[in-house]
Amino acid sequence: MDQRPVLVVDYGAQYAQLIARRVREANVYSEIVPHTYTTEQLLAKNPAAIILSGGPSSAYADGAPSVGADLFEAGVPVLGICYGFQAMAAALGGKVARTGLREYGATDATTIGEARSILAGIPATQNTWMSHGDSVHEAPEGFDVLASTAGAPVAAFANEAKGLYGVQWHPEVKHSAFGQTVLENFLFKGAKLEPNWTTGNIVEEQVERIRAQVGTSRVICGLSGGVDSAVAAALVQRAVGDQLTCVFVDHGLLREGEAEQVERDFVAATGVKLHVANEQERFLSALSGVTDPETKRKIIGREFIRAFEAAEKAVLAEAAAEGEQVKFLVQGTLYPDVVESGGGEGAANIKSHHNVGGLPEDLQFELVEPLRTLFKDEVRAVGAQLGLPAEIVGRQPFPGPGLGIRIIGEVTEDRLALLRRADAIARAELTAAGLDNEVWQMPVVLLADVRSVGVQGDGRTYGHPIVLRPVSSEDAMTADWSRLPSDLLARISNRITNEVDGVNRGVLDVTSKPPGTIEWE
Ligand SMILES: Nc1ncnc2c1ncn2[C@@H]1O[C@H](COP(=O)(O)OP(=O)(O)OP(=O)(O)O)[C@@H](O)[C@H]1O
Ligand SMILES: O=c1[nH]c(=O)c2[nH+]cn([C@@H]3O[C@H](COP(=O)(O)O)[C@@H](O)[C@H]3O)c2[nH]1
Ligand SMILES: NC(=O)CC[C@H](N)C(=O)O
Ligand SMILES: [Mg+2]
Repeated sequence: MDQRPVLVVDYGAQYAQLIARRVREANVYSEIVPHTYTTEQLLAKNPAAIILSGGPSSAYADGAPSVGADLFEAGVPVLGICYGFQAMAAALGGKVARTGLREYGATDATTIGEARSILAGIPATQNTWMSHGDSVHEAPEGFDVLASTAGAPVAAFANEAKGLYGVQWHPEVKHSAFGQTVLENFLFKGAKLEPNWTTGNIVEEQVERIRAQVGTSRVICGLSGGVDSAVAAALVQRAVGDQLTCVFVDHGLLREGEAEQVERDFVAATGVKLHVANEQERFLSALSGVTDPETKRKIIGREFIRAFEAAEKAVLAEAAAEGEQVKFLVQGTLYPDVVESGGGEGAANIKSHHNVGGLPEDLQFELVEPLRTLFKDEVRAVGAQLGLPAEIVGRQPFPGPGLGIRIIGEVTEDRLALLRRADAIARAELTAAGLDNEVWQMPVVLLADVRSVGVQGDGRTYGHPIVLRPVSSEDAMTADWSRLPSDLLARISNRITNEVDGVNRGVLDVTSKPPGTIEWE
């Protein structure tokens, strides 16, 4: 059963993914499309409604991305947000200009007349989250002005007869107090949709889609022990059962006990066929002498694929399918991996995730990525739906490039051994304190090229600092540093500096994301 999507047209927004997510939270299916789509291409997706996102351009500037006025005649309900609101106004003959009054952050919006339309049920003065320098000065003909702010004479409008709506503020961010109400008013009152989409629909839809894509071919799935690949594998297993073999690559950049854990938890829970590829030598020699983070990521992405290729023969033999070919590679790629790798429309490349921006060009497998439009918490819900055990579904994320991007400097065997020990101590103490569920993840980072002076056993040491980076997050797109109890931090630092040779300092990272990212490379 294919759902008609609510399309989010991305004008290079910071928050396009958040809009899609909030729509899904309202139990309506949503997908993001680039602003380069023509009206015809948009309508070809048979959308139930369309939301135009914010963006960095000015609607009246030369070359600014515009909306075809014909979109508003197609009978599909449209909500414009910020830039999308301005572009809609401009396309329909309204006036957009700079007032000189910019509004960034918390801003009061005042309802004009009675609260109605997409503002139904919202107090006369509401706190909204703004980020704009341009404003709509005059609504297009046929539009009713619903609200204004100090800097935006027209801050919300509606043309009920045509199902067209817009707001200058960002209803998708949690800081807009009634943001979700605005979105739900649009979806349920404006577009008259039913809240009938759940993560259960993802399972049905993806299983069908995977069957259609894969047919009777052989499939491998890169399995890491993490949530995303476990859920992707479980979906594919449900779709094509025996055609699937999971491949766990031990690249030597893993944490203590990880390889054993994959066997124990995942294979036991699902009975899937597993092939373990011992590829420590391949990765370590490819990384030798490399210090630049993006170069490391690209090398790791490439060697992952080479390791999957090298495993093909053994996989086919183990499945008694000699003479066949592995055509498909399943990856547990999520939406944030895609956006950060610069895959969002107009979005910057922050870092190349090994499974997206780090893939080699000569990839011979066709990719199967059933989770590519989802966020981690949605993936966890899908995993629970598929009956995966709580230890897998609730597991903290661990990046595919592993400890390779947590050693700041060259990756060597000695440094890996040192970091592995420090990481095991930190994780054991966090678990012992009963705080595993309080943190999203806690990278432990070795500053391999930094040394500082210490005194240990009355002697001078010149050792490395270990950084602890516990963070809290909802979806890894933004994060804050976790306020862990200081006695726990003290215990971790004390144990690491006592037990790990070569480390004489424990450091706590107190940076949010942004400006920092979660990992250091
Ligand atoms: N050691 C590995 N062996 C095989 N495939 C891997 C390995 N590490 C990562 N992958 C592949 O790369 C994908 C992305 O890795 P990533 O770490 O983001 O996801 P995950 O490990 O499945 O989940 P989590 O984010 O919870 O750790 C995985 O879903 C998996 O397909
Ligand atoms: O599979 C992955 N391949 C990668 O290359 C990669 N880089 C970062 N991460 C994980 O993604 C989330 C966001 O991390 P950053 O704030 O460091 O970008 C965090 O959960 C990181 O651990 C990765 N996962
Ligand atoms: N966040 C936005 O969409 C900004 C829209 C437009 N660039 C402005 O400054 O008004
Ligand atoms: Mg992982």
